[in-house]
Amino acid sequence: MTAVVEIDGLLKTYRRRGRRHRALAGFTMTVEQGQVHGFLGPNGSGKTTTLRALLGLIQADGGAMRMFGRLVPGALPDVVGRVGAVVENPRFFPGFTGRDTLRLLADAGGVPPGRVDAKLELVGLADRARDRVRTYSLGMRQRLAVASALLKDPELVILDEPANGLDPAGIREMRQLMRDLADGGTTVLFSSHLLAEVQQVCDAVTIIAGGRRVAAGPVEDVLASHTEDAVRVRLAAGELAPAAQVLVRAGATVRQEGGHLLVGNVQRPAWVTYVLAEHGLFLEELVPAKVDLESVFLALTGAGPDGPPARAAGGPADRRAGEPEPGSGDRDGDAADRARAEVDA
Ligand SMILES: Nc1ncnc2c1ncn2[C@@H]1O[C@H](COP(=O)(O)OP(=O)(O)OP(=O)(O)O)[C@@H](O)[C@H]1O
Repeated sequence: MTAVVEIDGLLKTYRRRGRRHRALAGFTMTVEQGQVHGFLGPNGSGKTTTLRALLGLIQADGGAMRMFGRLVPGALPDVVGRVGAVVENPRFFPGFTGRDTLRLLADAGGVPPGRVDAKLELVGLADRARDRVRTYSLGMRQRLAVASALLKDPELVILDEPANGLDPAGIREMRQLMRDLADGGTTVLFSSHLLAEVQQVCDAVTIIAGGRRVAAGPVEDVLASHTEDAVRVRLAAGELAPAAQVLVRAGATVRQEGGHLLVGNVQRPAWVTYVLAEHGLFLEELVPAKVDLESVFLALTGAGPDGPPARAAGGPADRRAGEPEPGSGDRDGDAADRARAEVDA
């Protein structure tokens, strides 16, 4: 396979009101040709910073980036014609129609005008093409931006949160569009926090947290490497919240799903029984959980897509004396250590 995007050890520190904030701490990512590649991470983890650096919109402090094998940003003028991107918030003339907007961009980019209607059709805007952009919803502007990125039939499409502002039907269409592009040979790299969508559409993912890569690979591999880790636990309704607290304090990751808990970072299911029983909580059912990307994401980043970190401070110091390490008696390190160790931070 040929790598279309290679990022190695990317560093970026912002200065905010006289203070330094490290956004990327040696981030690494490889996107293979023809993939739909999902770039996942909680808010503020460094996704947009990475994409902006890749496209030369900001300057990184260190590391190396290549597109189509060429070092960027130096070689950007040579490769930019092969890349379509929507990274900044799309801004259009509100008084222009969607079609006029694309015609103008096509003209400026030396693209045959005949392509405009095909792209509008592709993103599902054909029947609004004659309406002014000021009448478009956020989702429609998003689609217009994607259409503009596709005008030059790029080999690589980079989209920052393309599902933003789209309704569920729009998200499905965007997913199908990305799939169709990849099936036609275009490489698609997109960032998202809509994990279920990512899982359905991606060939491969890179997960970022705190400016570092915490997992990467084909979706099945990333899921498989965590499959043994999670169990689904059912308790009496009134005991779910205390049980979640106890398990989080002991180093597990916990998410409540209806009447049960999805407990991650568990190598031995017996550990869950032990920890709960120690606190006078007795489970009614414990089954291995079918792990989805969302639980992997939660375990690796400590954050749900829409919520605060689910893991408590949770290090060994927070554990009661005599309590085993999460998952087994012979594990070293807490959940965060484990997440770090098993990948490549
Ligand atoms: N121009 C800037 N000046 C200062 N800090 C910034 C700037 N841009 C981003 N940051 C900070 O850098 C970190 C990474 O931000 P970035 O936008 O790359 O994250 P993200 O993963 O894209 O987040 P989101 O999913 O919320 O868009 C955050 O802590 C953010 O506050």
